[in-house]
Amino acid sequence: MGAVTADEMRALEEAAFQKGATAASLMTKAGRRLGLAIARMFPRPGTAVAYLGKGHNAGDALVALGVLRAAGWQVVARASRPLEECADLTRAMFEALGGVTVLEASPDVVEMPRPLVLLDGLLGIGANGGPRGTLAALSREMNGLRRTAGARVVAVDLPSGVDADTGVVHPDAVIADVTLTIGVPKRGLLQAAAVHAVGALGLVPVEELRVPEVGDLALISPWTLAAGREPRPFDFHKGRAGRVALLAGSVPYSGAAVLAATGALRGGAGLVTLHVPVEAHALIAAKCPPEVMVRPVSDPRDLLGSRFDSLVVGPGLGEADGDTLRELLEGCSVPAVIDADALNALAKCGGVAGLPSHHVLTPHPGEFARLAPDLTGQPREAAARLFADRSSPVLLLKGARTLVTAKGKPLWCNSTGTPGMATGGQGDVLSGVIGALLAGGMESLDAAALGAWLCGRASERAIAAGASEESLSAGDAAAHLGGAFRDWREGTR
Ligand SMILES: NC(=O)C1=CN([C@@H]2O[C@H](COP(=O)(O)OP(=O)(O)OC[C@H]3O[C@@H](n4cnc5c(N)ncnc54)[C@H](OP(=O)(O)O)[C@@H]3O)[C@@H](O)[C@H]2O)[C@@H](O)CC1
Ligand SMILES: [K+]
Repeated sequence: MGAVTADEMRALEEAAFQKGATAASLMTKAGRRLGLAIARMFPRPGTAVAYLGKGHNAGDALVALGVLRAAGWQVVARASRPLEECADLTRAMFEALGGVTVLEASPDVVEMPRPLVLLDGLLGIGANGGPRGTLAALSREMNGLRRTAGARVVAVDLPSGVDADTGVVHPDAVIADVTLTIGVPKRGLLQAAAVHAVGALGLVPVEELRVPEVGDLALISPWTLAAGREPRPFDFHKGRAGRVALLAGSVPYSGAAVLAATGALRGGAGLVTLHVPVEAHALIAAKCPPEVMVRPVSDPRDLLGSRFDSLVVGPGLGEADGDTLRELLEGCSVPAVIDADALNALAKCGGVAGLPSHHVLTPHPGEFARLAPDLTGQPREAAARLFADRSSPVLLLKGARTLVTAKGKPLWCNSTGTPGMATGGQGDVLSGVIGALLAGGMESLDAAALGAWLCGRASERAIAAGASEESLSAGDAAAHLGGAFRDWREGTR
């Protein structure tokens, strides 16, 4: 599934009408699923305030409000104008809901049950520029409650004031924690300029909308990427789950190796062997989970004589010799994840462009700048595409909206994650998870995309389970990978 402009979205809607769908049936389905997604996101019911514009975006928010009320939430509305002036269908949804109070002033949040969730139903794809007049005032009110009263903002379809096509964020745009987009991702939501306003992204499926095949831009979500959905056959065994070999760790960076090995274990590997420098062996072996086999290695090239189904090279490796690593990676007939210090070492001696195409590079922005100094200053998306066009391996460029791409492939944008992931060790876990998916036989691009989604989702789950954005650690996130796999299979995020 690709991403669409607002005009393309309206054409899809029109085509659905031609086939017998009605605006009311689409709105009811979208709004119900929106409400269910919000209820899943917040484990205990609190208060939901729907902020209403005059178009159908507000209608979606009202249907969702009904679902939340049935799930035990206290619900109220805040309207930009008298309901009689709204679109007919939106007014009908309000009347069908019955008995919802429309607040005349900013909600008095002190006595409201928490969590406090604000639904942004001010503007959807019918928006023409940023919010004006009363809508601008309501947008500022939502942003204020988010900043100062712990409210969480869920944008319906798109945050009001974010351009659906370009991602330009207008002054007075709503800043969302989560955007739940209806039917098909809008192109603007995937632009780097919009990431801070869009937040985490979810897709609300609407089967009546005949969605386009993947184009040049796509969202990583259970509805858009087929990989990894099938359950394991009952006669599965650890040989099929696959062997992951890691070359990681050093005396100063022992924890990175342990986290990467943990990621491989929790990512589904059948066997995990961690190869570490001789002098770091005792230290790392003492910290590793008992399921991980820790082996000393004096020359990385020795690994070429071992049997494994995927390789992870780099986390915590410290200063490494790029030429030796290149020999290992060029000679490696199975896919490898190349991360952290391995990327830095390779950047110093010839780069990574010619490495085999089944390998996966996982740089953060600093490592990417060392791999491709000539692309510094380019927008992230353009830099990722240019880099992929001239390199063989798959690229996973980390960031608040992690990007995954390869030569001739679409730019896949991740939909999960939280600002809590801005902490050391998350990348190490990710490299191990991707290694495990590769060892299980997944295609390299799919493994990179799914790995990014799973790690983002595991962090979201750790926060929902009680961590905060400040307290979240990479180890907490790894402990929630199980729930993340379930969400992927069930399509419940
Ligand atoms: N597509 C689909 O398949 C489905 C779509 N669905 C939903 O419908 C949504 C689109 O609904 P929509 O077309 O009614 O537009 P929406 O954005 O709610 O309101 C626009 C109104 O706001 C006004 N206005 C515009 N700009 C403004 C501004 N800057 N500042 C202030 N006011 C402004 C403008 O009025 P005007 O100013 O022109 O008088 C206009 O009338 C879509 O996002 C999704 O949520 C689902 O229900 C089911 C499937
Ligand atoms: K909205």
